[in-house]
Amino acid sequence: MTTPDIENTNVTSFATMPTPEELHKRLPLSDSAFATVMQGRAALRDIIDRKDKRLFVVVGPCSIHDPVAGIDYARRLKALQADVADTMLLVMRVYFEKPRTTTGWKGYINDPHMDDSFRVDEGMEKARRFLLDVCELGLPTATEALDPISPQYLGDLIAWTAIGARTTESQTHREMSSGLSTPVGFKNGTDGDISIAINAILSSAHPHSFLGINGQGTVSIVRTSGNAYGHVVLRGGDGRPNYDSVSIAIAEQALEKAKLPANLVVDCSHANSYKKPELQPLVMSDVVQQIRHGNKSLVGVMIESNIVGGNQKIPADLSQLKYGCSVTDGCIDWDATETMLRAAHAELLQRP
Ligand SMILES: O=C[C@H](O)[C@H](O)COP(=O)(O)O
Ligand SMILES: C=C(OP(=O)(O)O)C(=O)O
Repeated sequence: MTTPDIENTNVTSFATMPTPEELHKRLPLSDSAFATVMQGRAALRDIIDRKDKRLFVVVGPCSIHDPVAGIDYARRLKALQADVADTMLLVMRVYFEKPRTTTGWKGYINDPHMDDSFRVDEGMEKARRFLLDVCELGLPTATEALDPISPQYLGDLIAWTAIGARTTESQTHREMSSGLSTPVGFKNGTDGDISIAINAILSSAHPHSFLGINGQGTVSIVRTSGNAYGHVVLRGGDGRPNYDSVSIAIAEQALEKAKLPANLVVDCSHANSYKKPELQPLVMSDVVQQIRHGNKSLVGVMIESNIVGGNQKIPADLSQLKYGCSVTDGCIDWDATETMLRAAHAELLQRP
């Protein structure tokens, strides 16, 4: 007997996706991309373990919407990488999944054509292509893991993962993080609460069993061993920054109380710069000064940066899109990014 109107009453259709294995076959991990990912992850672990004194810098667009401009950005970052490599590990921010406060464009995977056609199948393939291209340039990548299935498609191309302010408290995201192959940065909540990030680190360090898919796309019980490289990302909240030395000391105390290592990353954007992208260099400079004055817990920073500064609304006529400019949060432009990173490098050469 069929039972119409009892389930999926608000679902309009199901469209089949290629499996992760099929996508991996179409776009296999090359030897050079493999080397970039493995070296990037190892360097990040070494920084977190204090075997490497450098600061890791997750820097790049708020979101990728145009792969041509994205690769143009990646080439610039790659060229800068060699000059600052003594003091900083540059990891490109390659964000494809945007958590929205209410509604809005949810990113390149969800709607790659930016026209509400929602070709997630094409978006996933384009995202994998883009990540491969960046890794083949020799730049490790960082992304926000929002959809718990996406890592099966893309996880082999990622060196660092963020769990966003809106999902750090979510059990699904903590479970997923317990199985991720990268270090994971948990943002404090949008209200500034860091306890949810600390609880996320504790939770994700443990083994979990949960529902997911395997490489063949079969619904599976995923059993994980736990992720030892969870850490807090301070992004400010409730309209207030939390990168100042007092906020850092409070975060360190909270980690100590939870018997967790003191590892902190400062997101220079979002509430830490009052969502004014041009203030990010001030935040970065403050963080670098704290390190120069002996701070030992700051291991990384995040910067939202693009070729052109600011942001733009997605126009109805996509040919009107401004090249290299964010369609989500505002960013600093390339010149400001380069100046800021070179200044931080010069300062960090003097660290104790
Ligand atoms: O960094 C990204 C945004 O701050 C986040 O996705 C929320 O965006 P929204 O408030 O514009 O939806
Ligand atoms: C969504 C983001 O940040 P947050 O989760 O801190 O709002 C982001 O970095 O793109």
